[in-house]
Amino acid sequence: MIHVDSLKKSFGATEAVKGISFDVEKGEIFGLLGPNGAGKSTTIKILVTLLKSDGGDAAINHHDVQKEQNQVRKSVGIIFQDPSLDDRLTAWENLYFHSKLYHVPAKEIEGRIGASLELVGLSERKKDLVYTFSGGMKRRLEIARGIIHTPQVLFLDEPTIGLDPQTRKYIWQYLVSLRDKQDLTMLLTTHYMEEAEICDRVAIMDHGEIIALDTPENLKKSIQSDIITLVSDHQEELFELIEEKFGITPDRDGDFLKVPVPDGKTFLPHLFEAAGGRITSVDLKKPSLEDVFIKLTGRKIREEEASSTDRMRVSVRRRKKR
Ligand SMILES: Nc1ncnc2c1ncn2[C@@H]1O[C@H](COP(=O)(O)OP(=O)(O)OP(=O)(O)O)[C@@H](O)[C@H]1O
Repeated sequence: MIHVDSLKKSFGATEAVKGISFDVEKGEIFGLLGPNGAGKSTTIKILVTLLKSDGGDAAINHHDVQKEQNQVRKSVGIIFQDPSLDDRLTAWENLYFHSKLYHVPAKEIEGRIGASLELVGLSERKKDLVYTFSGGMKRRLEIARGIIHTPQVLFLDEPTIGLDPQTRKYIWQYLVSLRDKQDLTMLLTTHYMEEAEICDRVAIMDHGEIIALDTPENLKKSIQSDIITLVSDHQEELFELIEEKFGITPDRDGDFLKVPVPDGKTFLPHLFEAAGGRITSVDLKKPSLEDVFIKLTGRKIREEEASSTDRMRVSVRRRKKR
């Protein structure tokens, strides 16, 4: 449904997208994960025809994004990073207006509005003005609007940015059920790890490049390091034993010994056999996608920076609401 080949885009001297390539299958939820400025939004904007690329090819549902813009626009739904609803219209009116813009046949409009409001759990609020909605409800309405013209591919740029964790979870339930019920293909950008975990496949982007692309499971497996954290009253003895018997040098971290191993589950029985009596407590941590990013780039995805952007966006939303 999505084909991207050597796609490039620069803004002056800034190379925002440096020749990326990937394909997305029908019904797949595909994530672009990366820090601020990685080039995720620029990629989406090119794919939905809002920006022209400088080179490479891209097609949605076999339609070239540069040459067949109208076909592409009919095939896609977009949930933008920043809010784009009309606050002074009701939920129903927002959806009606969008249906008209997308030439939904008049006799189908009523039915489609009803079905999409039902899908995002907003049927009861259809007559309410949007400015009375919570942030999570607005996002759900944006999702309903994004699918009302029955697109085949839904693009979501940071779909849950600035929302609390509970609301993020609900939004995700709606999105996954949408995919299951309508076989929709979705491409989303995110810098939230747990959101990337829900995707079928994830492309990790950094400085305009895709530095890894696979299922979340395989990406985590690829770094080959579960972390076993041990507490012991005989820390030094245990340290030496692990070095000698297993050839692994644990990291000392205060009262803890951290032992990186390819597969914690198979390693632990051997460790207990060798040193059981000396271990007071044990914790096994699987690597996260953040660990994968750190391993590939030596940096964190910069959560701090991202969350300050979140706060800024939320305050802009609040100002717009007034
Ligand atoms: N219209 C523009 N003019 C100039 N530079 C731009 C423009 N849009 C994006 N850029 C630059 O291109 C780079 C990639 O930006 P982009 O918005 O695609 O990143 P992103 O990964 O989506 O980050 P975020 O999560 O913050 O939206 C950044 O360096 C950004 O400053």
